[in-house]
Amino acid sequence: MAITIEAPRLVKAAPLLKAQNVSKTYGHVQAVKNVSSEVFPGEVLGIVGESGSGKSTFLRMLNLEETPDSGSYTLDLPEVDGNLFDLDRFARRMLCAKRIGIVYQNPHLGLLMKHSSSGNVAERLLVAGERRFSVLREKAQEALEASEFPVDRLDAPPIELSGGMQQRVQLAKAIALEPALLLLDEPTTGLDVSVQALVLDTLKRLQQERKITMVIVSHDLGVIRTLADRVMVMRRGEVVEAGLADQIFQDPQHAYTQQLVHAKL
Ligand SMILES: Nc1ncnc2c1ncn2[C@@H]1O[C@H](COP(=O)(O)OP(=O)(O)OP(=O)(O)O)[C@@H](O)[C@H]1O
Repeated sequence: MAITIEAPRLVKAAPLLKAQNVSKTYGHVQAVKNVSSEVFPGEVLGIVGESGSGKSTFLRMLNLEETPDSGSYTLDLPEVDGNLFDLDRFARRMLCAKRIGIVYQNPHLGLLMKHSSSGNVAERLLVAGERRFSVLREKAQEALEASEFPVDRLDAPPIELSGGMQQRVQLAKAIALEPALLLLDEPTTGLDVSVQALVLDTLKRLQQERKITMVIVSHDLGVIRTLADRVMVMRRGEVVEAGLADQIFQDPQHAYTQQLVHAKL
């Protein structure tokens, strides 16, 4: 009897995120110059570089808060097609509310500081169209618990919380709708070192459990090393080096990356 063995198929997932030749200028400052990047589903891209290198500007464009001068950005999602930079304000807002979560370094940008913590998370669900009170409460609590926020502080407003707790509320808000893409802009910068480590642990656990696709921006190589699968190094608005995290940390090619890595060691 003849046995047929099928040749294994090479399966390569399509990138979830594709940014091509994205540029942004503010006055005379070219903040981002021709930056291209791809992020595959379940992968963490870390963007590193010194202050002013354009990391946050690029991330804000991925969050559709900022429109570039040129370039394209696509997400491989059933409900969207084409260059997302071409979407109108309403479509951008709905896409971000439903599919993209963000955690800012500054909690004032992401939270209503005087509303309850659970209310902050519920507000995101409301914007995305959920109206049932019991579902709002349940989902908000679930997201806060997953972010290791203490259940006895659900009603406390962020203004009364520590920096670490505020970041956990932002994280809960960002993951409440199980986003396709989670963007993190210096999520632990400014926190005490011990708190920073705890918040990073939570992020790592959530990423491993939920396989969330993430883009994290940090000037801190330790943070990037903890979380990222792939790394993009930016300097003066440009990508100077990109590759697998292990490769970038163990064998950096560009002089600027070498300087960053050696300064950290
Ligand atoms: N809204 C803005 N208006 C004018 N200039 C801006 C604006 N946002 C950023 N820039 C400028 O663009 C450049 C890149 O800034 P960006 O914040 O993206 O860098 P970064 O690498 O994230 O640094 P940092 O960590 O300090 O924020 C800087 O020169 C900055 O001053």
